[in-house]
Amino acid sequence: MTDLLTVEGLSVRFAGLTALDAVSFRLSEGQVRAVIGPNGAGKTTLFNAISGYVRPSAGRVLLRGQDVAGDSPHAIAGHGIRRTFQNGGLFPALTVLENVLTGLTTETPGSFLDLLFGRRRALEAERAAIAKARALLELMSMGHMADARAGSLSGGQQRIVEIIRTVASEPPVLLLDEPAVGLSPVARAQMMEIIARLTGEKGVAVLLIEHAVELVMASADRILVMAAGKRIAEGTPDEIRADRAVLEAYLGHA
Ligand SMILES: Nc1ncnc2c1ncn2[C@@H]1O[C@H](COP(=O)(O)OP(=O)(O)OP(=O)(O)O)[C@@H](O)[C@H]1O
Repeated sequence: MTDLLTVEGLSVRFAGLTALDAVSFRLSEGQVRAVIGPNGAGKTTLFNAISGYVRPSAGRVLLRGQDVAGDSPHAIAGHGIRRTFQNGGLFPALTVLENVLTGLTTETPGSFLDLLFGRRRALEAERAAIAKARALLELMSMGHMADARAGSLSGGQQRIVEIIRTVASEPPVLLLDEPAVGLSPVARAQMMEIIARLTGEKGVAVLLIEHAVELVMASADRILVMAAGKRIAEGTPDEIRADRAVLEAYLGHA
């Protein structure tokens, strides 16, 4: 499998505090890697450093070999690393379909012919975007909600729509920040199904921060365990379950 994302020695310092301390890992196509660890472990800081929301003090973030560390969030999203937030902002007054459409970027016409036929092309592009957005909603079992206002959905449904919006642009790498928080068991199962489809059918590489242990164990191929900014363990769910350092980090005794 090809490595899509390689994180090497990534560090973030905030005024004397090392929130992220030389963390390294790899993520390949179609793989789910969970990042777990107690509060303050540095999980969010890791996401922020990868996606450009905080500037790393050291290290590299390679997307298909190209270092994007230190680029702006907009540039990094443009390179193909997209993320969701814990309280991701959908537009509540827009419909579900319209929200998903905001995640689809239309290409700007470039050539002379494009300028001549720009309007027709723009209409075609819009039609294609709507068809794609509807297909994605169907794929994720949300087709029946397409015309509902986003603000009228439950929290769990809104999170699913946010993920659909984020994946609409077909990013190779998706960073999901606690996608299951506050979800009912049924919605959690649906979320796991969605993650499995994205990786299995679309080859998306997923980095997942998640506290719900059963979701992590069932959906992750590999797990990175952090504590106090450092990587303390790395392995498959079975290896992590049996790891002493992990138990100690969680139970708080040596
Ligand atoms: N902008 C900031 N300025 C100063 N310190 C920060 C900043 N952001 C995070 N920190 C600190 O960095 C450390 C790691 O925080 P981070 O939010 O990454 O942990 P986390 O693993 O995501 O925790 P949680 O599970 O509670 O979300 C904490 O000690 C936190 O207080």
